[in-house]
Amino acid sequence: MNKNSKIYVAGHRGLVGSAILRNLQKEGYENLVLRTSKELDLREKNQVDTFFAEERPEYIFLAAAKVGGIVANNEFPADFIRDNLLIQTNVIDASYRYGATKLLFLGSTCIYPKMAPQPLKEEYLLTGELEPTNEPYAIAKIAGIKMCQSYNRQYGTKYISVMPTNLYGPEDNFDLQTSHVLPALIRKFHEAKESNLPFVEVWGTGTPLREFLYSEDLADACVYLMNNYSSDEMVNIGVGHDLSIKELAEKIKAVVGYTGEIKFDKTKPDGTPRKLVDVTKLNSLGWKATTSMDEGLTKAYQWFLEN
Ligand SMILES: NC(=O)C1=CN([C@@H]2O[C@H](COP(=O)(O)OP(=O)(O)OC[C@H]3O[C@@H](n4cnc5c(N)ncnc54)[C@H](OP(=O)(O)O)[C@@H]3O)[C@@H](O)[C@H]2O)C=CC1
Ligand SMILES: C[C@H]1O[C@H](OP(=O)(O)OP(=O)(O)OC[C@H]2O[C@@H](n3cnc4c(=O)[nH]c(N)nc43)[C@H](O)[C@@H]2O)[C@@H](O)[C@@H](O)C1=O
Repeated sequence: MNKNSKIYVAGHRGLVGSAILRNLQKEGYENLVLRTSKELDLREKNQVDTFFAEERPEYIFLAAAKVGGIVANNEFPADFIRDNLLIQTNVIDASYRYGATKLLFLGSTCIYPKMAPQPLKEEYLLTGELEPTNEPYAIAKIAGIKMCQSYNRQYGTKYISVMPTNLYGPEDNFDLQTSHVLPALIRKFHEAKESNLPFVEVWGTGTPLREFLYSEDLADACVYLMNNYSSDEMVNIGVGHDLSIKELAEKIKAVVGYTGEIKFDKTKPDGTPRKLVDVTKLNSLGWKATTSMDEGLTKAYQWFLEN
């Protein structure tokens, strides 16, 4: 990308899109195209075509998606598979038809089989059954990866796909019904502290292992790969180590300064037992995460307090 290349960040108000936007602005990219979902509903092909015909973006970061935590995915599977298939199909196809130079597609580590060996290598895709709580979402994401590869093969496009691990940071979703675990726990411990509640309820058994990447590190990796990577093969993005949900809850409890108890609600699903990504490929491409969990959590809690 040149500093004056026309760059469309789809989903620029979300956790990932807003971090990519801040990164591009900080790096001096000045020709950025942005639309909210109200201004441009990416599920609507006609709206997407009109937008691409008018703006003709050269580079596209596809960070617009229907996103949610374990319970939202489990309760609204039709919304997750439909919206994601529509958004990604419309944007990937219009990027080809309106001559975009390059597109970066954001997948997720839930595309890997539930019981795949750990750490998850890119080649484990489609080698086993998926985690049932997010299978429809994962299938939409797998379709996105295959669509990028197929367009590259048949039409000679330059589409790349990245698979980030669980993310957190500014502009995260803190709605307790639909959010991911990390923002949910920040809010739960904060509210329990403010109201002097005796305990905080954490979903599931606390034993699942998860890896967490700060959204600004992810954004840096995405911009780096857009500039330095061109291959059909997807790339995992993570930190290379994980912790249990119980350990995460204890860390967040300490950051917030809550002194009550933690209780586990075992009626809620645990989901995948573990999904630690192998970051060998990413590291060999010359990129490594830099924000530690302690630093990221402190920043995320600060953002929550200010916003
Ligand atoms: N959060 C996570 O832990 C992870 C996320 N990812 C991936 O990163 C990407 C971004 O996720 P994240 O930032 O967390 O999600 P958010 O929910 O924070 O943001 C999603 C963005 O998508 C936009 N959007 C949603 N529906 C539409 C639509 N119909 N038309 C146009 N825009 C729409 C929203 O725009 P608006 O604000 O204008 O409504 C919003 O800004 C997704 O592909 C997700 O799969 C991957 C791994 C982990
Ligand atoms: C990014 C990724 O995100 C999702 O997969 P997930 O990692 O299972 O998501 P999660 O963050 O919601 O939960 C992680 C773990 O944490 C436990 N947990 C405890 N207490 C709360 C809690 O209060 N809220 C939530 N949401 N989870 C909680 C929860 O029970 C689970 O064991 C998919 O949407 C998938 O599609 C996807 O891509």
